[in-house]
Amino acid sequence: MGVLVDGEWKDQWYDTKSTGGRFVRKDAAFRNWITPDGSAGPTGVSGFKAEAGRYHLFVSYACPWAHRTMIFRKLKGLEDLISLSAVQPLMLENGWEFPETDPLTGANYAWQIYVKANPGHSGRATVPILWDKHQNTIVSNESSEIIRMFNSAFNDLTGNKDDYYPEDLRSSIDEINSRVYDAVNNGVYKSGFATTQEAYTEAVTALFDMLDELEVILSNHRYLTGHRLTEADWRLFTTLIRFDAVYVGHFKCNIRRIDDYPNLSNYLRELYQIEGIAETVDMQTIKQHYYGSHETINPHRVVPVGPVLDFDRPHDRDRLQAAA
Ligand SMILES: N[C@@H](CCC(=O)N[C@@H](CS)C(=O)NCC(=O)O)C(=O)O
Repeated sequence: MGVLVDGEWKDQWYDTKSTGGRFVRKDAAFRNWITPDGSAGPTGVSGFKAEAGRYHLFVSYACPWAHRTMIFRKLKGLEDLISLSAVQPLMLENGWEFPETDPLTGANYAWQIYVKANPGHSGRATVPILWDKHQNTIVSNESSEIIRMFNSAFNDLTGNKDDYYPEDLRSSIDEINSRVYDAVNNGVYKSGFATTQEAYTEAVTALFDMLDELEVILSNHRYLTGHRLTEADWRLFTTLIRFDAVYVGHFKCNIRRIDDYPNLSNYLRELYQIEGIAETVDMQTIKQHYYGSHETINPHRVVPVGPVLDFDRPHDRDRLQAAA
């Protein structure tokens, strides 16, 4: 794993020394938006009009952030409009690596795409990356914004008007998102990458306090914000699906398993069983990536065989009201 410094790749692990053993995630650097007419979005510059065949998504099947964007590409019927390719499961000294030279950018490693977009770039070379084939640049490398674009920017081209960020629920979605991001999505990383007991305990405690709270919410709400399935649910889903297989063991998030929570585990299965979603989940790659890439946590890179998980088992969520 490494980082770009003024366009040069340096192989280095996260620095937690200056933050008391705490893992602190850096903000994404490319923050432009695809819009129906190419006008500027909430951040970044204009010039990224929604067009079929123009954009490409680079993902890792292991990555929960990239996973969100794959889910939205699927749910919004964008598979024929936005092409996709995946990196190899392991992220080692060269960072994310392509199985063969990427035909669009000529890159063998994800960091080379960042340098192509900005020759002097400094920062981590993360996935997802949303690439513009016309301007040969990165539109965005921030998953929370990519899913918002996918939710609406291409509606006129696809005719798919499904809305996972409906106007009337925006404030509750934003509120739950920020708490779930901090304690759960990023919380598992803060727990796993902590290098002091104090930092770990703080993160794992906040994580399970939040999961306990979500369990209560889901006891009488079908979805996080009520009876409509929204972006907030999909953002939680990509962490939950990895939890028992990876975060419990590898990241020491082991106070309870998701399987021990009746509501969270049934909710997880309901989401998994929605059409098209199972195809976005590659558990073998997920396990191989985490256990195989983080040498400081698992030096021998041995991947555990279990646990046995069956997300196709029936769920009981029909007992709660869902929007038509
Ligand atoms: N804020 C970004 C975070 C993406 C991210 O951290 N992706 C991880 C993979 S799960 C990555 O590529 N890490 C490489 C690194 O940190 O060097 C987003 O949500 O899109």
